[in-house]
Amino acid sequence: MTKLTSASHFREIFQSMNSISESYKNTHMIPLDFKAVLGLPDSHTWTPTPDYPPDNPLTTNSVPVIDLFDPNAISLIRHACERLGVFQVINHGIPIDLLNELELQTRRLFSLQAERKLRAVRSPDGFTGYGLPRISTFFSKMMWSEGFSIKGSPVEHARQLWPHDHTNFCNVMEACQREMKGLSEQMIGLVLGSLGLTPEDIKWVEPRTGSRQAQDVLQLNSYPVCPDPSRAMGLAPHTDSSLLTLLYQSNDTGGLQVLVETLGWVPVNPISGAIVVNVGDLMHILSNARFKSAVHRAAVNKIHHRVSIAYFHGPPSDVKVSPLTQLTDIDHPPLYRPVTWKEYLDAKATHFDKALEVIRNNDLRKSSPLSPPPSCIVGPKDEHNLL
Ligand SMILES: O=C(O)CCC(=O)C(=O)O
Ligand SMILES: [Fe+2]
Repeated sequence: MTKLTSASHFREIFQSMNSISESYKNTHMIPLDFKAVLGLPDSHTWTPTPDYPPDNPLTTNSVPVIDLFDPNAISLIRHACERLGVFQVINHGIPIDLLNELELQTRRLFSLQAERKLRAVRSPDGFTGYGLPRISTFFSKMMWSEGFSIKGSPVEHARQLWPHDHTNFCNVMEACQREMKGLSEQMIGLVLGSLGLTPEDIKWVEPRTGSRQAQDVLQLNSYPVCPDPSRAMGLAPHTDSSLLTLLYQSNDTGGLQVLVETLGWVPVNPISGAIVVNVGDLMHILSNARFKSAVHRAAVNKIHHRVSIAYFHGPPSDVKVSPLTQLTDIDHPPLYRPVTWKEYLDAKATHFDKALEVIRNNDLRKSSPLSPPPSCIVGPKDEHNLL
């Protein structure tokens, strides 16, 4: 756990937690009791897409695996961010034993009986705990998955799940938060460093010291075995709103897919010990659209219960993210208006996949949060949000 050194430090962290938590008010709906259903209910049946399953051999190895010890790592990272917005890293320094423990504790949580999981359910206006994927309210069909969100200490919800036995879970999650934070900071340095930026150039968005802390969310995802995977959706297509997302997925079970313009849906195959790095919308803004924020989704399968652990990394609550001045000039004007993470999440809660357009600097369209929402929104648009 972060050592809190003073009351004001604590207040500041608490305030920043509230500020993004407000954007994550969630649905009252609860996940299905997956163990209790035999077939795919109509509520969870999606129209199959022609590109399912994506088994085109040409696309199988499209997402690069980058060894951080490779002397060319920086240029490989830049290329991957420009072309795809996603890559995997190995030799990243997070111990494999910890990743194994993380997967074990995640499986332990999701294999609890439904009634037990519901003890830690996310409250209607809450942000942490057990519940549906955050993007659920944007779609008329339900996804074949469940999640558990952690911001700061997991102890309160863990105690509800395991009144006498939550210490292991909390220790593993907290160790993972520390390691993922370190790796996120390193990756942000490498990703922006690949465009020639120095730590000095980016210290306003990534302060390493002082009381202004980066904001982070740990999201445990579970995709139970599915009776009819081709008509189910694990996690619907979306981009992450973070600067960067780190994702650890089960070794034995693929499911993550990324949309690539020329190729369609491309699998991000699990590799033992590797971590997936996703460029988020805020990084796309910072880079003045040089880097893509990857549209991705998760498929389910008939045989294995898949889990994944996503770590969303964002700037401190008061930081306005805008295209870095080093990347803009008369020929490359800033494409986006400055936004805090909270402001961006609010735009995303209303406009979902059109949120970037809403904050785009565009003389032709005076952007306003009152612009009409996208057609896919089916729920009350002001109550929900997502990462
Ligand atoms: O489970 C996965 O592979 C994807 C998870 C994801 O995209 C998310 O949590 O935002
Ligand atoms: Fe995601």
